[in-house]
Amino acid sequence: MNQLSVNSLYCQYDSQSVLKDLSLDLAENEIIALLGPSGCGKTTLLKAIAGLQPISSGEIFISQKQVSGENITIPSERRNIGMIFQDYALFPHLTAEENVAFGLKQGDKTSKAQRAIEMLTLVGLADFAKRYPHELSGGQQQRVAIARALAYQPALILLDEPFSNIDNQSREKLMPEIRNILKQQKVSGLLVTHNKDEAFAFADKIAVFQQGQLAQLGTAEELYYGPQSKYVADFIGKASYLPILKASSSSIETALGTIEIAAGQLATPETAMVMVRPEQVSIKADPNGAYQVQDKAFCGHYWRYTVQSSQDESGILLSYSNENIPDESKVSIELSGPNPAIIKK
Ligand SMILES: Nc1ncnc2c1ncn2[C@@H]1O[C@H](COP(=O)(O)OP(=O)(O)OP(=O)(O)O)[C@@H](O)[C@H]1O
Repeated sequence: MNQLSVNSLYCQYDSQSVLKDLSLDLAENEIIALLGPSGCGKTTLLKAIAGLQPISSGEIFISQKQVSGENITIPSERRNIGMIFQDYALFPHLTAEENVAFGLKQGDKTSKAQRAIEMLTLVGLADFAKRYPHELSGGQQQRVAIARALAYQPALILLDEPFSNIDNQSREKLMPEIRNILKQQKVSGLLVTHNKDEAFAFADKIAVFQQGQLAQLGTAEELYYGPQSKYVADFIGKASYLPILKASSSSIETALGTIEIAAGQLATPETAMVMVRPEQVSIKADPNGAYQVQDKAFCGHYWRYTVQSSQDESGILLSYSNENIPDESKVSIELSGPNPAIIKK
């Protein structure tokens, strides 16, 4: 069952279209990251779902109930959603416990306080209940915000760049913790981010945005090894591209040899090319090799190489290797790992 369905949504500011025919489903207990460059419409979608942004057309359903559509606009406070922002948005004059208890509608003062402590315990802050926001670190304030959002058992939690004000070290610890809490509480989540590492670590699936439209939706691995466009390939990681020299219904020829393809896969040399990730390109020092090391960098547990074909000036490939191969060495290349992706030019 879908916890959220967005159907053919359009949004605009003045006359500028920001979301165009956008559809997205979020299953129960699922976390999806909305990933894309600045200004592509991620926050606008989050606001439209929250009821904070008027829509031009389309429909939004939360827990199977229509909340936006033609002549339907359920107010934000009746959508049963929790929102987490990058600036925590806690009340500065209330303690952590009072912040969490603030939005609870049901129960007397004692039961609200009990619920607040229960939620603070869940996020590991029971001992900080009496502290004010300015007495907490950024990561702790964000945990309080999560406790507050979860306290009223929302159907869905919307997270707008919640980790961007938190230092790298704390973020790496906080992200899996918050993810585990959402999973444990069985709450679905939508995370807005422009950081692909955050999307990979936090979400079950990633929706890559391109100018108000969904370019591709899939798991991190699907998007990494099977992007459908150069835009998605480049946004998700480093890549090299090879022209298709010849194509048949079952294979294609590239400068690196023959690649088998599945029936029906787009593979015409005029409209498609092959994408490979650096770890799919294995290089080996070889005096008779057809490529030469052009540039290299030590990256800790591997070396990153740029190698160039001696026959074709545009034949440039990126490769990761554990071997330290001297500058300007000739190298031979082999493709390894998952089948390379065939994408539209
Ligand atoms: N209140 C507004 N009035 C007019 N235009 C707006 C308004 N809010 C956003 N926009 C425009 O809508 C587009 C999408 O903005 P949005 O905030 O949704 O992008 P985003 O992908 O979340 O970007 P970021 O990652 O920078 O937050 C941008 O071109 C932005 O300038």
